[in-house]
Amino acid sequence: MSAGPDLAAARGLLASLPPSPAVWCSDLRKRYGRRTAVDGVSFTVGRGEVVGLLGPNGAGKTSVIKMLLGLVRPDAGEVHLLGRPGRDPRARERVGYLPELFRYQPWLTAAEVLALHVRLSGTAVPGAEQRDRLALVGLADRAGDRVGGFSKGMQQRLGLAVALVARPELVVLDEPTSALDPLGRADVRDVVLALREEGVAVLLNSHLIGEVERVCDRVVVLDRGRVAAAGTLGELLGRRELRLRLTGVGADAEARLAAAGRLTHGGEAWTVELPGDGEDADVPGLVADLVGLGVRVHAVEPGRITLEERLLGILRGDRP
Ligand SMILES: Nc1ncnc2c1ncn2[C@@H]1O[C@H](COP(=O)(O)OP(=O)(O)OP(=O)(O)O)[C@@H](O)[C@H]1O
Repeated sequence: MSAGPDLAAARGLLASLPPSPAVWCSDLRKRYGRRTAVDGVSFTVGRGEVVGLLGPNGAGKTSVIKMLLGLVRPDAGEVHLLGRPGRDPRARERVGYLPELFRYQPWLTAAEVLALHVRLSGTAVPGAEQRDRLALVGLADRAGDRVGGFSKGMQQRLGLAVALVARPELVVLDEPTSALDPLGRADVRDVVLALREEGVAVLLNSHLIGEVERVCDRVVVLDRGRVAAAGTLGELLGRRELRLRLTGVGADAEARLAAAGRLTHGGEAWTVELPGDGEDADVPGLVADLVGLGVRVHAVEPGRITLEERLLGILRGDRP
């Protein structure tokens, strides 16, 4: 049979398509007895994207994560991980997971725990690479110590190394910093940013909103089992703005302010909505021009609503 050229053409076509998302889930539903935990949740995590899952206690975040990973059977809905149906065990081969409640074999050393998970994953990861993962989470000098003697924070760091050790393409972190001190939290932030650099997708469930705001490209907000909001930080938080306190503003100065962005003011308080994401705004140039036009500049403050303020608004049902 001469199926060769057709097959090659089909493979070529497939290879030219964009890669399937790291996570794709549609209309996930889960009830526990009479309680609805998850009520029609759909979202995606793109390859190399860092997505934060936010929401109040009991919103359904951990239930969603467990359904994605096949640890809880959904009542309805579909999951695809890295282009394979979630039911397919091969879908999970390239997924790293740090559970919310973690405990590792207390009689093993940190290095042995990693080696065990490498064997379970079926991926060949050389010893040096495993040690690198321990170093990445700050446990290089504890590799030979038994986990039973580790503090909670050290166990959570080990859990992060376990999630990362088998060269995952998707990492799911359920409250990865709950036991960590501020320095540890900063370390996890760096790890997540490094993963994104490597093109690894990350789904991050955290109550630490500042942490989510710093590392996530996109956010999915769950409330009472449903997606209450989803979008990039820019979409959810709106534009950056510049808040100024000015006196002596004449027509020329007002025109100069309006040229910098959409302008509103009340008394001495002026607000300029910066175009785009506001990163390129020439604030010193604006201030110098205003001073040149005889304006007295009492205060200049960059501003944007924080994710925390926005999240509270979403959960209270405010319109954006
Ligand atoms: N195994 C279970 N049996 C019964 N009810 C459950 C079970 N797991 C979760 N639930 C219920 O499902 C709802 C969602 O819980 P879930 O743990 O998914 O929320 P969460 O958003 O992760 O909360 P938290 O931020 O407090 O960790 C809650 O009402 C919870 O009581």
